[in-house]
Amino acid sequence: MPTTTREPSAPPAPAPRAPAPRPATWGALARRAGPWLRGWALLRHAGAGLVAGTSVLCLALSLLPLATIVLLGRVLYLVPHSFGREAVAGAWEQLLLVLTLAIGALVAQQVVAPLQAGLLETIGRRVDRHCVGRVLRATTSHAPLSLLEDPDVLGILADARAAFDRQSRSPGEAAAAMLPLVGRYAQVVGASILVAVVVSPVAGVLLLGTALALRAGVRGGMSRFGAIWDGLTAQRRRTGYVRQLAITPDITKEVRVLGLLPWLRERLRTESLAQLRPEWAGRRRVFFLPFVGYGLLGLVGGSAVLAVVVLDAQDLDLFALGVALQAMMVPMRFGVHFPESDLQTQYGLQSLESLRRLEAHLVPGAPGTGEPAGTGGPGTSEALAHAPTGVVRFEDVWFRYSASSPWVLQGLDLTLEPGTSTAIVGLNGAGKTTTIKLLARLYTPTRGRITVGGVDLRTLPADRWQRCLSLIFQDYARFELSVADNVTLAPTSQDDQGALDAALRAAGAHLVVDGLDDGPSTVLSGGYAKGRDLSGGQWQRVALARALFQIARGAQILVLDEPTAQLDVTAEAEFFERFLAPGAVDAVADGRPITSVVISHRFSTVRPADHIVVVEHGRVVEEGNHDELLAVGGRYAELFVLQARRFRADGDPPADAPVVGIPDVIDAGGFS
Ligand SMILES: Nc1ncnc2c1ncn2[C@@H]1O[C@H](COP(=O)(O)OP(=O)(O)OP(=O)(O)O)[C@@H](O)[C@H]1O
Repeated sequence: MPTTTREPSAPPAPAPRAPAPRPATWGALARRAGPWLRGWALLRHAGAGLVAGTSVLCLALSLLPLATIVLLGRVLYLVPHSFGREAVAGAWEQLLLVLTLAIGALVAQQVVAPLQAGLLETIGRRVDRHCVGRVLRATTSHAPLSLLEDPDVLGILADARAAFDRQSRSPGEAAAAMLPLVGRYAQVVGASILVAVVVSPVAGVLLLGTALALRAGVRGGMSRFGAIWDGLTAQRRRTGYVRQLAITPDITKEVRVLGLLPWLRERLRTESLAQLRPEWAGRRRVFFLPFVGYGLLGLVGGSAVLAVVVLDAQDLDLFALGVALQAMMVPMRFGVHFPESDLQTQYGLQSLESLRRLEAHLVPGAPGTGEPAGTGGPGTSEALAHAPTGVVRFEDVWFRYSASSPWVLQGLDLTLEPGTSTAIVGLNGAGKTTTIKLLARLYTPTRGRITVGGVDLRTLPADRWQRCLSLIFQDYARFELSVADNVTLAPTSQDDQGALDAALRAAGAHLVVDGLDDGPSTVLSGGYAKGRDLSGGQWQRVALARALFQIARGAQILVLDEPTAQLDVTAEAEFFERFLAPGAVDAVADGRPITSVVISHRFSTVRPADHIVVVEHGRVVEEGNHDELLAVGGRYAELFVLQARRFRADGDPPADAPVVGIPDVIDAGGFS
C-alpha cells in the first residue's frame, strides 16, 4: 500500500447552532400544580390497598384531635352539672363516659401515630423502588456519551441520585407525605367548621382565612428557597466531589503521602462555604422577614377571631367556649412547618423533577437524545444477526467535544479493511482515543461521516453497532467482582466456559488466575474474604480477556486503546507480536475474520500491524506498513527511531534496528 502524507483541508464552517429552547408555555398555575400532581400520581406504585388504608388512617389521625376537642368541651360543660348544688341527674355518669371517650381518643392518637409512620415509610420505599428503576433506565440508556458528560446533565443526575442516597428527600418520601398533608387540611377545615357552628360563621371564615394565609407564607418561602437550592446544583456537585475525595481511601493515600491533607481540608471548607453562604443568605431572605410578617398576620387574624368569640361570649355556654378556644389553636399551628410533610414534599418533588429532566435528556426517543431506540440486548443473536459488516471508512471526519472547544479531529480519513490489523499511532493528544470513541458511536462526527459497508453509522442504532465491536479503553473498568464476571460481564452458561478459558489464555491472564485461591471465582479486591487485588499489568490482562471474550461471543472488530500501557517491556513486545500478526485472535474467533485496531503512542511496537496510521492534530499524516513508512523517512520513521534508540540505550534494540531511508536521523547519531 502506498504511503501517503496528508495536508489538512480548510476548516469547515461552524456547525449550525441548535435553536434556542422555546420559553415554557405552561401557565404559572400549571407550573406549580404539575409537580404535585405528578407526585400524587406516583402513589399508584405503592399499591392501592396500602395507600387506601394509610389514607384512612391519616384522616382518622387528623380528625381525632377534633373529636378530643369536642369531648373535652363537653367535659367542661358537664363538670359544674355533676357536683354540688347545680348537679343534674345523670350528669355524673355522662361525664365519666365522655371523659373515658376523650382519654380513648388521646390514647388512640398515640397508638396510631407510629403505625402511620411505618405505613408512610413503606409507601415511600415502594415509590422510590419504582423511581430508582427510572434513574437506572435513564443512566443505562444508549444516550450519546456527550449527554452524560454534559455539566447540566451531571448536575441533574447528582441531584436525582442524592435523593436515593438519602442525602436529600426522595420522590417516594414526597408522595407518602402528601397523605398526612391532606389530613392537616382536613383538620383545619374541620376546626373552622366547629368554630363556625359553635361561635359564628364569621369566626369560622376568619379562622380558615388566617390559617390559609399563614400556610401560603410558609410554603411560599419554602418554594422560593427551593429555587435558590436548584440554582446551587453545580456548587453542590463540586462540594460533594471534594467531600467524596476526602473519604476515598485510594485518593487520601496519595494526598497523605504528598502532605496535602491540610489542602484537602481547606478545600472542603471553601467549597462547603461556597454552597452554604448563599443558602444561609437565602434562608434569611425568604424565611426570616416574611416570617415576621406572617407572624403579625397570624396575630391579627387570631385576635380578630378571639374578639368575635369574646363579643359573643355572653351567648356561649361552657361547651361552646371550650370548643372555640381549643379549635382556634389548630389553624394557628399552620404558621410553622409540618414536620411530617413539608420538607418531604418540597425537596422530594424537586428530586422528582430532576429525575424527569434526566429522563428527558437520556431516555431513548425522549426529546434531546436524537437517538433511535435500539434492538436486542448485549450480545444477543438478534443484534449480531443484523450486524452491519464490510469496510469501515472515516470520510473527512471533523469533531469537537462542544461548540466552544477546539477541533480534535480535523478532516480525518481512515479505512479499516475487514480481517486486517491497523495500528493508530500518534503523540499524546493527537486524537487517537477520540477516533475510536467515534467508531464506537459514543459520539457522532461534527462533520463528515463514518460508514460501515457503505452505511452511515448514524443511521444504525448505537447498541446494535456496538455489539459488533469489542473495545477496551485505556481507562478500562475494574469491577470489584470475580475474574469470571470481570471478563464476561454477564451470567455465564456452560457454553461460555470454553470461551472464558480461551479468552483468559489468549490474553495471558490464565497465569494470573492460576495464582488465585478461588481461580476465576476470586473477587478482584482485597476488601473481600479470599479476594485479591491485582497489579496494574495483571488487571490489564483481565481487561484484554474481556475484549477477547466479546470476540468469542461474535463481535467482529477488536479495538484496544493503549493495551500495553501497564505491561512490562517483554510482555508488551510479545503482545504486539501476538495481536497484530495475521490470525492473532483465531483461538477465540473460531476462524472468523477479525478486524483489529490497536492504539499506541509507542511507535516502536506496532511494526507487525498490516497497516499503520500516523495521526497528528486530528488527521492522518502518514499511512502504510512499517517498511513503507520507514522508507519514506517521515514522521513515523523519525519517532520510531527516537523511541527505538531509547530501547537500544536500555540494551534492548528492536530486531530491525538498522534502518534505511532516514539518513537525517542516522546522521544525527541514530542507528549505525
Ligand atoms: N471528553 C472530552 N471533552 C473535551 N475534550 C476532550 C475529551 N476527551 C478528550 N478531549 C480532548 O481531545 C484531545 C484529544 O484527546 P484524545 O484522548 O483523543 O488523544 P489521544 O491521541 O488518545 O492521546 P493519548 O495518547 O494521550 O491518550 C485532547 O486535547 C483532549 O483534551
